[in-house]
Amino acid sequence: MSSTTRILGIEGTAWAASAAVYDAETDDVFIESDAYQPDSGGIHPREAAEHMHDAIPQVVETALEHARATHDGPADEPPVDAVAFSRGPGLGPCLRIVGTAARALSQSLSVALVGVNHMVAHLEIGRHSADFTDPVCLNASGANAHLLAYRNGRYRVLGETMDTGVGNAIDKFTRYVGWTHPGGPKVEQAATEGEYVDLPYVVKGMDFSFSGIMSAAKQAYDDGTPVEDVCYSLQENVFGMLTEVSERALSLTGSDELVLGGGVGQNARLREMLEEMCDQRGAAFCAPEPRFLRDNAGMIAVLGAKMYDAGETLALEESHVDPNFRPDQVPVTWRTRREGSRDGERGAKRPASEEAFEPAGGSEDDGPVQGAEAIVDLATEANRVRKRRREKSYRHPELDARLRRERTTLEARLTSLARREGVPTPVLSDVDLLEARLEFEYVGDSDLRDGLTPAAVGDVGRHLARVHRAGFVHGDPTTRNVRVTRGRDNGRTYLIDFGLGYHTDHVEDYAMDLHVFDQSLVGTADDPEPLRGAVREGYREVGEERVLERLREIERRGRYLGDG
Ligand SMILES: C[C@@H](O)[C@H](NC(=O)OP(=O)(O)OC[C@H]1O[C@@H](n2cnc3c(N)ncnc32)[C@H](O)[C@@H]1O)C(=O)O
Ligand SMILES: Nc1ncnc2c1ncn2[C@@H]1O[C@H](COP(=O)(O)OP(=O)(O)OP(=O)(O)O)[C@@H](O)[C@H]1O
Ligand SMILES: [Fe+2]
Repeated sequence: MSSTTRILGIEGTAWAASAAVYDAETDDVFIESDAYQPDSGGIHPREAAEHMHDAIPQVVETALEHARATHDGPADEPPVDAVAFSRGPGLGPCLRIVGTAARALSQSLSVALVGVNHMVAHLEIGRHSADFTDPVCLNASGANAHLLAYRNGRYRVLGETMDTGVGNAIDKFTRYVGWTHPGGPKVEQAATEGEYVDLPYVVKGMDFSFSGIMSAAKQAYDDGTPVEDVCYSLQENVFGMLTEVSERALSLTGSDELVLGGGVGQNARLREMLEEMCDQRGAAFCAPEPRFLRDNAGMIAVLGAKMYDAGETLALEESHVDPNFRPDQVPVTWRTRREGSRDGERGAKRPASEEAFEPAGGSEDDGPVQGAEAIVDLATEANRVRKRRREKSYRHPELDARLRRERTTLEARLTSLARREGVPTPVLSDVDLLEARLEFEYVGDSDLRDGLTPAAVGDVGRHLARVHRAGFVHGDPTTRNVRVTRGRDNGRTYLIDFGLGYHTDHVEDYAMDLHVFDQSLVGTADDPEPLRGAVREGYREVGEERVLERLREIERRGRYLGDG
C-alpha cells in the first residue's frame, strides 16, 4: 500500500450527514458530521433526504478545508487522491444525494471515485482499529444486524436478523413508550435502574429475530411492568442473543478475533458481554472508538483508501447507488495474502480457562473440545463423550439457568426422537439436568466441516427432511454439528447437538433450518455451490417441496429493512 494515500469520504445512508479525510501516512481521521434529529417518531426518509440535501455541502466543505490545510504538496495538486462515498445499503433518497455530491466533487477535483459498502466499512474500521488479521465481525447497527467473516474473497454473512435491525427494534419500543429518537441511549440509561423479567429469546443457529421479544416487551409495558425493568431485560436478552451468535461464529470459523461495528455498539452493556465472552474463550475483542461505531464518514474514507490502493475505482457511469447493497456482494480485493482466510488451520480450540479438562492420556484429538455452548470431553471410557453446557457469565444468571436447562432437556429428547425417525444420532447414556450434562455415544471420525462431500451433505438434507416430517427442527444444523464416518458403513452421517431444536409445524421453521445449514456451508466450504445443490436434492427425496420453495423465498427476501 502506498503510504501517502489521502481520501475524502462521504456518508449519508440514513441520519448522519458526514464527511471525513483520511491520511494513510499519519493514520489521522478527521470527521465532520451533522445529525438528523426527527421532531417526532422515527426516521422519515423524506425528511432525512432533506437533511442530507442541506447538510452534505457544509460537511464536505469543512472536510475539504481540512484536506487543503493539511496538504503539503504543490498548490495546484488536488488535496486528496480520491473521493469515497457510501453506495448503500441505506435509504434511497439519501443515497442519491450523497452519490450526486461525490460524483460532482470527484469531477471538480479531477480525482477518482470509490464506491463503498457501508456495512463492509463498519467491519473494516474495526479490523483497522484493532490491527486484527481475520476477525469475525458483529455488525450491530440501526437498520442491520449480522455476523460477517471473510472467506474466499468475500465477507460472508454467517448469520443475520430475520426481521428488523437491532437498533430499529429498540427504537420501535422507545417510540411506543413515547421517548424521542434515537431510543438506544435512553434504554441504556433506564436499564441501570431495572430488574430482570422474563422475555423471549430467539436464536436459530447464527440467525436471530427480534419481533417476538419486542411484542412481549410492549405487552409487559402495557401490563404495568416498570419500564426500567423492561429496558433492562430487553438489553439482557437482545445483547445476550448477539453475544451467543458471535460466539457460535467464532466456534464455527475457528477465529479468535471479534470486532464490533455499528451504532448499537456504543452500548456499554453489549460491549461488556462481548468482551467477557471473548475473554472466556481466549479470543481477542475490539470495539472501535464511538465516533467510528455510529454512522460516520471516517470509516468510509479508511476503507476507501484500502480500495483505492487496490485499484477499486468507479467510472461515473457505473457509480449508481444501491439501497439493498449486501456486504457479500462486494469482491474483497484489498486484503493482502497474509490476511487471507485461515483455511486448514481450523480445529476446535482448547478451552482457555482452568475449568478445562486435561486430555486423558490420549492424543490431542481426543481431549476436550470447546464448542460455542459446551465443553465436550471426548476422552471418556467406553467410547462415550460427556457434554456440559457451561455457565455463561455474560448472561443474566436467571436467563442462563433457563437456557441451559431447556436446551439440555431438548437435546436429550430430540436426539432420541430423531433416531427413532431413522436419523443416525449418538445414543444417549446419561442425563444430569442440574449440571446441564449429557453423556453420549462417540460417533463419526470427523466433523462434517473437515470432510465436506456432496454425499455427506446430501445425507444431511435427507436427515433434516425426516426430522421435519416428524414435526420438529434441529435448530442449529451446521457443518460442526454433523459427524461423518469415512469409508466405514458407506460413510455414515450423524446429526448431533439438537439443543436449539423445537417442535413446530411451520414451514417457515423447516425452511429456516435448511437456510442455517446453507449459511454454514457458505461460511466453511471452499466451493459451496455443488454442496448446496446436494443438500436440496437429498431433502427433496424425503421431504416436502413446499419447504424448498419457502427456502427460496427466504433467500429472496431483501435484507435491508428500513425504519418502518
Ligand atoms: C444503513 C445505515 O444507514 C444504518 N445506519 C444506522 O443504523 O446508524 P448507526 O449509527 O449504525 O446506528 C444507529 C442506532 O444505534 C442505536 N444506538 C445509539 N446509541 C446506542 C446505545 N447507547 N445503546 C443502544 N443503541 C444505541 C440507535 O438507537 C440507532 O438505532 C446501518 O448501518 O444499519
Ligand atoms: N457424540 C459425539 N461424538 C463425537 N464427537 C462429538 C460428539 N458430540 C460432540 N462431539 C464433538 O464436539 C464438538 C462440540 O459439540 P457440540 O456441537 O455438541 O457442542 P456445542 O458447544 O453445542 O457446540 P456449538 O454450539 O458450537 O455447535 C462437535 O463439533 C464434535 O466435534
Ligand atoms: Fe451504519
